[in-house]
Amino acid sequence: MAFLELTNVCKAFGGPPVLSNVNLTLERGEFVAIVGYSGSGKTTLISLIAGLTRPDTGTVKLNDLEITAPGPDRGIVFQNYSLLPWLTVTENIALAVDQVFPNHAAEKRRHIIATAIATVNLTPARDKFPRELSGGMRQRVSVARALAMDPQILLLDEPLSALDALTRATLQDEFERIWAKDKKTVVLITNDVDEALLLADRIIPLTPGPGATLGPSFPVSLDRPRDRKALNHDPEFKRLRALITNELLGYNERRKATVKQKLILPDILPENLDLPRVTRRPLRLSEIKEETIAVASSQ
Ligand SMILES: Nc1ncnc2c1ncn2[C@@H]1O[C@H](COP(=O)(O)OP(=O)(O)OP(=O)(O)O)[C@@H](O)[C@H]1O
Repeated sequence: MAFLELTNVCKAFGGPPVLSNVNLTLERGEFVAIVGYSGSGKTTLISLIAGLTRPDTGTVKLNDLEITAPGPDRGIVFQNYSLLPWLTVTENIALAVDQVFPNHAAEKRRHIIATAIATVNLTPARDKFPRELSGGMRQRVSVARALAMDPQILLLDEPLSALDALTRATLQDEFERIWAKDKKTVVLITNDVDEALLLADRIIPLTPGPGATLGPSFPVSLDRPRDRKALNHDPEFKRLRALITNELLGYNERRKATVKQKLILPDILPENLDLPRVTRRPLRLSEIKEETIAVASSQ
């Protein structure tokens, strides 16, 4: 039995389907990255796993139980931090911990919060407000909040895409370290193939929408911990990067090739460019009505 299982999942929002027949199985402890173009349906997919939205058809199961609503067994980190600005780092995390572990003694809850903050190297900033933190630090708070709930699975929805390249690289290394320590099951959504190769055990491309679905899995057997500098010269890294990038580019080519509708533009040629242009005074409303009636009655 798979730990996380999506079976024939389809989802639309009143228009053409965003996702069609998505099938995915994940083992416990696996780190899977889903890569895809912007707007292909990646957030929709993670929202279905988070229980924030329900599939139209098909099922999403965690530990063989159907996911019907959000729950503390799934920790989510979004791109936009989603911290409460009037609470400090500690208070933001405490809010989640108090909700998930209401029966824990206060001392135990304080320990959970302090450990989560230390895990993301934010102890010196624990009493700061979000506005006093950099983007990277805010995202660390979101990660600490998700980790503090001790979820069974971490859902990371493009958590680093709003950050500059250097901060992004630092946080990627932190994700790798945190994952190596806890071996949590992780689904990472990203549009960065290099990031996926640095972090994941398996990479799955999402085809472009409408009707996006998951492509073939690419297992990543690169040794851990992965050193980004060394990886750039690793033949297996280069092979996988080329393979996955080509798969994604191929989707785009096929999508272009399937646009069949050809627009026929009106073929209008002027009869005489030397004639003076006749411009007409704009009609008044009463005149428009009169013209409309005259045209209708003449037909
Ligand atoms: N609640 C909603 N109501 C209507 N349409 C939606 C809703 N959520 C998503 N969509 C549509 O579904 C499609 C996929 O959106 P989604 O946010 O899942 O893509 P994405 O791959 O995460 O994009 P990005 O990488 O730009 O964040 C888009 O066309 C979007 O407009």
